[in-house]
Amino acid sequence: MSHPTPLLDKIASPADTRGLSVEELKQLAAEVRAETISAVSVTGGHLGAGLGVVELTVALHHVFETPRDILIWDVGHQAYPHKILTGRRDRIRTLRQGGGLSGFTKRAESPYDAFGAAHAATSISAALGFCAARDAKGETNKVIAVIGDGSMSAGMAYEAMNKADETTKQLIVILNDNDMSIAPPVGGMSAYMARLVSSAGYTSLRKLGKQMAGALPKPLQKAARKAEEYARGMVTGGTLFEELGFYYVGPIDGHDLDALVPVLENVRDFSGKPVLVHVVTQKGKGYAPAENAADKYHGVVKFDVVTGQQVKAAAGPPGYTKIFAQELVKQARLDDRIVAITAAMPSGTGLDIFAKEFPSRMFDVGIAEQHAVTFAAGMAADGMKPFAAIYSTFLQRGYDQVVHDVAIQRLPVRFAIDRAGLVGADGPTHAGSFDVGYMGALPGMVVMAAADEVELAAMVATAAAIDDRPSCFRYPRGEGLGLEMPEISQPLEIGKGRIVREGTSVAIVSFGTRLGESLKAADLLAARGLSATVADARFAKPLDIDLLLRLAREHEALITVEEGAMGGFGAFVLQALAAHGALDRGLKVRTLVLPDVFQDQDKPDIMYAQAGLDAEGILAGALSALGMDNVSAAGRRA
Ligand SMILES: Cc1ncc(C[n+]2csc(CCOP(=O)(O)OP(=O)(O)O)c2C)c(N)n1
Ligand SMILES: CC(=O)[C@@H](O)[C@H](O)COP(=O)(O)O
Ligand SMILES: [Mg+2]
Repeated sequence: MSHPTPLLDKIASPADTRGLSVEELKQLAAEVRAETISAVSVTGGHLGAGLGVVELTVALHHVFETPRDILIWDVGHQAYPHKILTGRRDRIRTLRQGGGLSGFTKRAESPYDAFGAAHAATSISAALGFCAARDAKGETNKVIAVIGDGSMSAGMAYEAMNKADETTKQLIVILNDNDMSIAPPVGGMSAYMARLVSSAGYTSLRKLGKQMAGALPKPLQKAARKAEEYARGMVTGGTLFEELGFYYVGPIDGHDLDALVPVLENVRDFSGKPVLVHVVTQKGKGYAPAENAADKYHGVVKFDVVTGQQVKAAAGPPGYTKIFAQELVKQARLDDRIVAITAAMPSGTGLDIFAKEFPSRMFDVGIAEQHAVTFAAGMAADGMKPFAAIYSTFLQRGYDQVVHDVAIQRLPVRFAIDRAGLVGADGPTHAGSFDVGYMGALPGMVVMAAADEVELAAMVATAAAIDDRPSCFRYPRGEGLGLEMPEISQPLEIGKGRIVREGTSVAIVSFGTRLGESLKAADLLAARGLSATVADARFAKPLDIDLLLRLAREHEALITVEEGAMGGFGAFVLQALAAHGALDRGLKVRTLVLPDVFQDQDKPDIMYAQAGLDAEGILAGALSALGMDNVSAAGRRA
C-alpha cells in the first residue's frame, strides 16, 4: 500500500470515529479515499459512486451509532468506503472476487450492512420497514436511507415517500445528488433537483436560512443558523419533498465535513417528522481521472493509480451487446418504425450506438424498468416496433408490466434481454437466471436464446419481423466467438431449432451460449466411444416439438442445457415430451440448469463449472443419464 493511513489504521470499527474532531474526520476521509482508490485499482469495480460519498460515509458513522442505528445504502455500489470503516478493510482487496467481499451491501457479510441491495431505489421502503419494526418493538434507534439522484427516477422511491409521514416520524433520507446516474440523469425529477441546487437557490439561501430558522423545530434551528456560516444555506418549505411530508434540509455540500457533521447531528436529534437531507456531491470526487471521466468512473477494471489508465483487455471479438446494437441499427435503417428503449443503461445495453445514428428514436427513461415496459407497450399499440433492451435481472422489476401491459394484449414489444445467465463479479443480484422461466410462462411470448453472435443478429432480425405478438431474445455479458457476421441478418423460422452435430446415443439440446460447451462435451463423449447429437434449440417458446420428438425417438438419452434456473427451457422440454408421450418408453432425460442457490460472485467460467454447466458437467449429466458413471452433475455441484 503506497499511501500512509495513520488515522485509518486506528479505526477498527465506526465506534472509533465517534471521538474524532472534525479536523480529524477530514484526515480520515482523505485516508479512506486513498484506500478506496488503491483497493479498486487492484480489484476493479464501482469507484466513482464511493469516492463521492467518502465524507458522507465518515460523517454518518461518526454521528450515528451504527450498527444500532440502521444505515441503508441504496444500490450499495457506493458502499466501499463504508466497508473500509466497518471492519472489512483487511478484505477490501477481495472485493468482487471469488470468495471475497461482495461489491454491494450484503447482510450475511456484516452487521453494518443492515439491508442488502444492488438494484436501485429499494432503500426508502426498506428503511420504512425498519422504522415500523422499531416502533412496534418500542425501540429508539435511528434509521437512515442514502439514495442517489439517479435512483430517484424509480417509482419505488415515491411509493415509499408517499407513506413516510404516515408511518414514521423518525426516518432520515439522505438524497445524495451528484447529478449523475451511470449516464447523465434524465427527466423532470432530475431537472427539479438541479433547480433546487441551482445558483438562484443559493443566492437567496443565506437569507432563507435565517428566515426559516424560527419556523423549524428546535434542533433544526441550530443547523439552519449554521447554514449562514457555511455560505451554503439551508432551506425548507415549498419543495416536493415537503409536500410529501418531509422536512427538506439542504442543499448542503456533501464534501464539507464542517457542514455535514452539525446538520446530521441536528437531524439525528429531531423526531418530529421524516427528514430529507439533500446533499450535493461529485461522483469520482478527489481522484482527477474519475472526476474528468464522462462516466465519472462508475465502473472500472483494474487501473494504474497514478495515471488512472485502466488495464486494456487483449483485443478480443466484439461483445454480444455491441453485436445486438449494430444489428438493431441495420434493421432500423430498413424500418423507421423501429425504436429503442433503455432504463438508464445506454452504454451497458449498447443503445448509445443506436442513439448516435437515431437520436430521436432512442428513449432513455431513467431507472424505471416498469415504465420502460409499459411505455414500449404504448408505442407498440400505436404501430411502432419497440425494442426494450433491459438486463435480465432488471427486467424482473417490470414483470407485471410484461404480463399485464404487453403479453395479455399480445403487443409486439421486443425484449432484448442482455446479461442473460451468470455475470461474474456483480454476483447473485445481477445474475440473469430467471428470464427463460418467467418469459416462457407467458402465452404468446416468443422466447429465443442466442448460441453465438451470428445467431444473436438473426434473432434481432427475427424479433423485428415478429409483429403480431411479443418476443424476446437473450444473450450473455461478454465477448462473442469472433464469427464472421453477415452484412445484414435474416429472420429465423419461428419455433425451429437446428442440429449442429449428428450422433446416435445421446442428444444434447442446448439453449443459448452453452452450445460451445455442449460440443466440447460431445467430443469428450466421443473419446469414450459414445456418439452424441448436439442441437441448438434457438426457441424455448414455441418449442421445436418435431425436432425434440425425433431426438427422443432416435436416442437413448436426452440432455437439455441452459444458462438459467430450474423452471426454464428444460422444464418446457420435459413438459412437451411428456405431453407427447415421448417419456413413456424409457427415454432417459436430464435437465442441466443453474443450481438452486444464489451463487456468489466469481469468474463466470468458474461459476458455470460449479453449476455443472461446463463441458465436464454436461459430460457428467450425459453419463449419468446413460447409467455409465456414478458422478452425477448434481454430485459435482454438491
Ligand atoms: C433497478 C435497477 N436498474 C438499473 C440499475 C443499474 N444501475 C446501477 S447504479 C445506477 C446509477 C445510480 O445512480 P445514482 O442513484 O444517482 O447513484 P450514483 O452512482 O450516482 O452514486 C444504475 C442505473 C440498478 N442497479 N437497478
Ligand atoms: C451497479 C449496477 O447495477 C451496474 O453498475 C452494473 O454493475 C453494471 O453491470 P455491467 O458492468 O454488466 O454493465
Ligand atoms: Mg447519482
